[in-house]
Amino acid sequence: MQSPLAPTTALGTSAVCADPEVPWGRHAPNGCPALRGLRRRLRAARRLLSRNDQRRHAAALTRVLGREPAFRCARRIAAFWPANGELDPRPLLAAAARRGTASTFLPVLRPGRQRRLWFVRYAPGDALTTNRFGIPEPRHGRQGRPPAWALDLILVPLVGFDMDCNRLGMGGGYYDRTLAFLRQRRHWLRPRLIGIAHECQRVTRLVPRPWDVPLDAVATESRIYRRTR
Ligand SMILES: Nc1nc2c(c(=O)[nH]1)N(C=O)[C@@H](CNc1ccc(C(=O)N[C@@H](CCC(=O)O)C(=O)O)cc1)CN2
Ligand SMILES: Nc1ncnc2c1ncn2[C@@H]1O[C@H](COP(=O)(O)OP(=O)(O)OP(=O)(O)O)[C@@H](O)[C@H]1O
Repeated sequence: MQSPLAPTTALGTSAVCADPEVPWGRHAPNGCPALRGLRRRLRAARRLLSRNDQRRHAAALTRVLGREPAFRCARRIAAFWPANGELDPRPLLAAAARRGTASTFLPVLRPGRQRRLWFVRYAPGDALTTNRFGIPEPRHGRQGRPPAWALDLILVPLVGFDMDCNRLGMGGGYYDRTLAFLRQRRHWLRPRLIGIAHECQRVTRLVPRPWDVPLDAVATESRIYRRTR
């Protein structure tokens, strides 16, 4: 029997982020109240961080991930425009752009109902428009839109994570659908997938669901968690 969240001992999580005991068997349907509640609490927790905390965390993330070979060697890096208290990866993107050897990309919702993403070229200062969730995204044409497999590194937004790098997202399935091709492969070198989150988004345990594409690592303001299995 699997449950999406193991019963919690609140190991290492702050009280505001502690996950609840969840009684389902197998994996949880997205609409289930406990999963909705967990997403709501984790989103509220990151929104409670002050501007100063946000700035400190973004600077710390830039230091933590900035020395990581997966970041330093990447030539095509996708990140995201932060929303709802997400940890801001833009200073990191700016550092990559300054390096002169990397091009940077942001996710854009593909038109239609398929709930997939494009990664569109974006350099600091480029024009943006707002998508249907109110998140800024680059204007796009056919150019500057490489397939996801041609990226070296994707910094993935998330709502919650655990020490094994399991990810709970916004519930749209956008990243899992876009990156589903990776599940056909046993090992892959690129794109590397690194989740980005504040420490307060860590929960004791998330049980992955069949469609989840595993992250290689999660980077926070204080450390990098690496997938070991
Ligand atoms: N900054 C950032 N950009 C991102 C993501 C993200 O998580 N963070 N995404 C990650 O996939 C994609 C957008 N996915 C999203 C999925 C659901 C909702 C959302 O607000 N859902 C509402 C329900 C509203 C509705 O369905 O119309 C909700 O949860 O209340 C937002 C973004 C692409 N861009
Ligand atoms: N590869 C896929 N093919 C078809 N449906 C999928 C695929 N991946 C995910 N889904 C569906 O998308 C829905 C949302 O998935 P999930 O809750 O894992 O999203 P999420 O990772 O939290 O969202 P996001 O990537 O938008 O942050 C689920 O109902 C799931 O069945």
